[in-house]
Amino acid sequence: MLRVQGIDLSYGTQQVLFNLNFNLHQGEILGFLGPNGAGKSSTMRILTGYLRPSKGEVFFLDKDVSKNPLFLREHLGYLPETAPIYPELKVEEYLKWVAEVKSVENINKEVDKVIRECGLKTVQKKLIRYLSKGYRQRVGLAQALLGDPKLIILDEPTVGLDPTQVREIRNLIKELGKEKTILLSTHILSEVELLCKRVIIINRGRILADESLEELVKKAGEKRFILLLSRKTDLNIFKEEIGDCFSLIELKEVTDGYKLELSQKREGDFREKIFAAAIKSNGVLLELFPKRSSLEEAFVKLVYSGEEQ
Ligand SMILES: Nc1ncnc2c1ncn2[C@@H]1O[C@H](COP(=O)(O)OP(=O)(O)OP(=O)(O)O)[C@@H](O)[C@H]1O
Repeated sequence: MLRVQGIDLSYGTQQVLFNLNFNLHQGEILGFLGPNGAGKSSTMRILTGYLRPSKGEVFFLDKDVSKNPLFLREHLGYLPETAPIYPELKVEEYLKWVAEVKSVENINKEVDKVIRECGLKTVQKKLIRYLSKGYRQRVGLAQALLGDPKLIILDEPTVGLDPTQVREIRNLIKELGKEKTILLSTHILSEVELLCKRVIIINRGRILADESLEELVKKAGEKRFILLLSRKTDLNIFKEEIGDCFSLIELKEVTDGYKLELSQKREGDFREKIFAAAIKSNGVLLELFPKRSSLEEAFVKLVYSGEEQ
């Protein structure tokens, strides 16, 4: 649906984006992640046609956006970090005004539809200034949805909301994702884990990773295991037996024995070593399972190793 090819961007003499290349496929929610100042908002401004890149092209449904800016805008719903919402208007009035600006046909019907989709029925006659932050964000989403856009770009949609509001907005995004293509920029890694199958990580204007969440976590995370050993285990012998393949990350005494977290030192499958070591140390291995490394670990690892170079 969206193809980004060789994008560079400079503000004056400072180059902030370097040769960005990625695709956004129809029907996916793509997570766009990066630390502060990485270049997320600048990229979004280019994708939404608010900024022109210094180099490179963006294609929307195979049409060059710089040559057909209106074509993209007709099919785009954009929720910027702070949505331009007018507090002195009532929700319904505001949405009707946006619909007019967007040249939406059948304004009343379309406004009713987004009010329903975004759960705004109970506040549609209220002045926006009296709405809670969560409801204002819903209004922001509703304006992005007007005109039935094919592509929705959301810039940090849950920032500053309380936990209940965050959950509501996430559920709404999840629902929208069943029909729409969504690019979701956020700092919140758990949000990406909940909503997205694919992730792009950007830092200092360069893409560090573009892959499925599963692949990213698998690649970046070292192999770790959690195990439970019976109380009679001689831990010194156990540590010595596994020492060439694993390092001990954590050891805790729990009610039914010892809980350990091990990190594997080199490639291979050494689980048998753990079983054998338990027997040699006069213990019983009660539990053994791999620890799934989280997106957070993958993110920190990628961004941090990038900083070192
Ligand atoms: N209008 C501007 N003029 C000059 N420099 C800018 C401008 N906007 C952004 N920058 C710089 O471009 C770089 C990328 O900023 P950008 O806002 O795109 O990052 P971001 O990933 O969205 O950050 P954040 O998560 O903090 O919003 C930063 O170094 C920033 O200082």
